[in-house]
Amino acid sequence: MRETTTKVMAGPRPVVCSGPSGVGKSTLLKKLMKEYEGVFGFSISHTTRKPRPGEQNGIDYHYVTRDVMQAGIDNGDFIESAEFSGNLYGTSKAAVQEVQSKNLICLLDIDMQGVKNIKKTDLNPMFISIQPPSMEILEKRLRGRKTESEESLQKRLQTAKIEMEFSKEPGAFDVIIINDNLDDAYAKLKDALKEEIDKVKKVSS
Ligand SMILES: Nc1ncnc2c1ncn2[C@@H]1O[C@H](COP(=O)(O)OP(=O)(O)OP(=O)(O)O)[C@@H](O)[C@H]1O
Ligand SMILES: Nc1nc2c(ncn2[C@@H]2O[C@H](COP(=O)(O)O)[C@@H](O)[C@H]2O)c(=O)[nH]1
Repeated sequence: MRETTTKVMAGPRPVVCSGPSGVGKSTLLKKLMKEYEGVFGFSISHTTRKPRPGEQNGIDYHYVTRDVMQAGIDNGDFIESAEFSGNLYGTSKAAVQEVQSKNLICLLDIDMQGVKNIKKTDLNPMFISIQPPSMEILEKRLRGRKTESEESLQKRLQTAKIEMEFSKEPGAFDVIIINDNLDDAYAKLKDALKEEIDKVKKVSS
């Protein structure tokens, strides 16, 4: 495998959002991008999982086959990649560079393995953990989303327990936000990012 260092571009500090599947990461990040158009840009990951109804190729993810994705990984095209619940996911160097070239704050929505691997790179993002109020509520949200088979749901809940343990490790995350009431969690997220948001707004005004 080729080395996976990224060319760091000068500009706003990227933000990594992680947390158990179903906790509400996409919901929060979509709100952020809607309110702050021209400030944030989403790093569009690659995945081998099939698109869900309503998801669009090149917007939610780049949907690829395992062969294509593995070839990209072997070629050193990815900053990080991970197997999650039976599928491959990964952040390409191009996805991050695409956002950074526009001087936007690059938002990454990645799992715990991605967090660990990004820490080994020179990307230097802020790490934010989004957490559920309880495992019962997490399960309710994941079931309510109606996107997972029972098998996938159980796998995701098992992984969630490991992710919650990891988040307790000292220094794993810079900020921890409990997503209980959505508006409160969103306000906390905005507060954590205020400094970076103000910097980008100042440059672009
Ligand atoms: N604070 C909240 N209260 C109630 N429901 C919520 C809250 N936040 C998100 N949800 C709902 O929970 C479900 C899961 O949210 P979402 O898809 O954003 O999770 P996710 O963390 O991005 O999951 P994944 O990692 O699997 O992509 C969605 O149906 C969403 O509408
Ligand atoms: N390590 C990475 N994890 C990623 C990436 N893109 C998404 N994810 C994580 O996968 C799970 C499942 O996502 P879903 O869309 O199938 O529900 C979730 O925890 C995401 O954060 C990535 O590029 N690298």
